[in-house]
Amino acid sequence: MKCVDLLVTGIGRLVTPPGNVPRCGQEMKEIREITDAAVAISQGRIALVGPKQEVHDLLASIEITETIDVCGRMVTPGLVDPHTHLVHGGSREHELALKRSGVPYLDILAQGGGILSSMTSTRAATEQELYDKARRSLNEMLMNGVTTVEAKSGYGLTLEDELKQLRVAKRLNDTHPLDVVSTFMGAHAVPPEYKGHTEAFVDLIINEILPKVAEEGLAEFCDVFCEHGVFSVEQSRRILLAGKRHGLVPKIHADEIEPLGGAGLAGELGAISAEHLLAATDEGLAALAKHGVVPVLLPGTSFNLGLAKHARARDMIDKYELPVALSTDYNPGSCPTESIQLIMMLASLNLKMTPEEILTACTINAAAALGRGHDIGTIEVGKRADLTIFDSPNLAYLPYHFGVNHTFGVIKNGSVIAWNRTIVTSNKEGALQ
Ligand SMILES: N=CN[C@@H](CCC(=O)O)C(=O)O
Ligand SMILES: [Zn+2]
Repeated sequence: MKCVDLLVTGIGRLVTPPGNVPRCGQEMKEIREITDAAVAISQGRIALVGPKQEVHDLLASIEITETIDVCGRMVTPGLVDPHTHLVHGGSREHELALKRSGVPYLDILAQGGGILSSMTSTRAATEQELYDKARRSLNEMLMNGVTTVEAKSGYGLTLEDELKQLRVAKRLNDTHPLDVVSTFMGAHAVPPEYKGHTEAFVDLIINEILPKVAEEGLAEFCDVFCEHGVFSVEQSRRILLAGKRHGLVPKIHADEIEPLGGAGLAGELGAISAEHLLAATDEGLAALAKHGVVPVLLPGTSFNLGLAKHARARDMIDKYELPVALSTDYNPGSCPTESIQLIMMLASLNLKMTPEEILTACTINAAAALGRGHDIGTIEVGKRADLTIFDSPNLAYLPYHFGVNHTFGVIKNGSVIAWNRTIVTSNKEGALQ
C-alpha cells in the first residue's frame, strides 16, 4: 500500500460479521467487535482494519491524504437493502381506508387496485419523473445507512414501460452515490389488457420482454410474484427458466400469502433468494436449505398489512440453519417505507431475531442475496469501503431505540457521502466537500 486515501479513526465500536459467503443458522450471531478501532481505505477498498493504535502504527511511514475522526461512534458495514420496488409512479394512500377496513391485499388487486393502480401511475409517468421520485427515495435510504439497493421493475407490464422502469434504475446506478442492482419483474401482476389470459401474458414476457431486457443488459435478476390468483408455480417456473436462459438469476416472491409452493420452486431452480415466505411450509424451508437459497424476510410488509402472521425466522435460523436476510420491500402498496432501521426494530419485535442476527441479515446475508458477498457486506481487508457511522453506543441500541434515524454518516466506495446527518455529495464519484 503506497498511500491511504482516507483514514477513519476514533471508532468507538466497529461491528461486522465476517467472510464472503452467507452466514447460516447460529453463525448469524457471530459478530466481530473491535473497540477503539480505525479503518484505512485505499482506492475505494479497505486496506487495514483493527484497533486504532495498531492501524496508526502500521501507517507510520505511509502518506495519508485525509483523516476523519468519528468521535467514538459505532461503525458497521454499509447496509444492503436487497428487495425494493424503488422505481414507480404515484402512491396509494387512497387505498388506506380500504386496507384498514380489512379488505385483503389480494382482493384489492383483484378489483383492479393495488399493484395495478401503481401500474397506471407508472405508465403515465415520464422517465424523468420516475427518476426524480426514485432518487428522493434513494437519498432516504442513504440517510438510513444503506449503501446498496436492489430495484425491481413490475409496474410497467408492457415492453416499453418495463424497459422505462429498468432504464431509470440503470440511470440511478450510474448517477447516484449508492449502487442500484436491477431485477426484471415483469411477472408482478397480470395487466388489465390480459385479464383472464395469464398464459398469453406469460408468453409475452418470455418471447418479447425478457429477450429485450437481456439484450439491453438492464437486469441481473428475474423475479416472479408466485401467488394464488397471480402467477402459478408452473407459470413462475416457465418465466424463471426463460430468464435463466437469458442469463438472469432467479428470485421468487414465494409463499407470501398462501403456501403455493414457491419456496420449493426456489430450491428446484437454484434461485439466489426467496422473498416473503410467511406461509412457507417445512418442506419449502427444507428445500431452501438444501439448495442454498437465501430467505429474504420483509417484516415491514406484514406489519403494514396488519397481519398477525410473521415469517418463521426462528425456525429458519435454529432448525433449518438458513442464512436469513432482511429488507424493506419498499413499495407504494404493501410497504411504503425506505427505513431499514424500522425493519431492524420489526425483526426484533416480530421475528424475534437478536441484534447480531439482524446486523448479519442486513449486511453479508443481504449482500449474498444479490450475489455480492465477495465484495460488500463486511468490514474486511479487500472489501469495498462501504461503511455506516451510527450515533449509537452499541448494536442492540439500533433495534431498541426506534422511530428515529441513528445514522450520522455514510462512506461509499471510500468517499464520505453523508456526514453530520447530511448528504454531502449527490454524485457517483463523490468526496468529502
Ligand atoms: N407482493 C408483491 N409485490 C410487492 C408489493 C407491490 C405493491 O403492492 O405495489 C411486495 O413484495 O410486497
Ligand atoms: Zn416485493
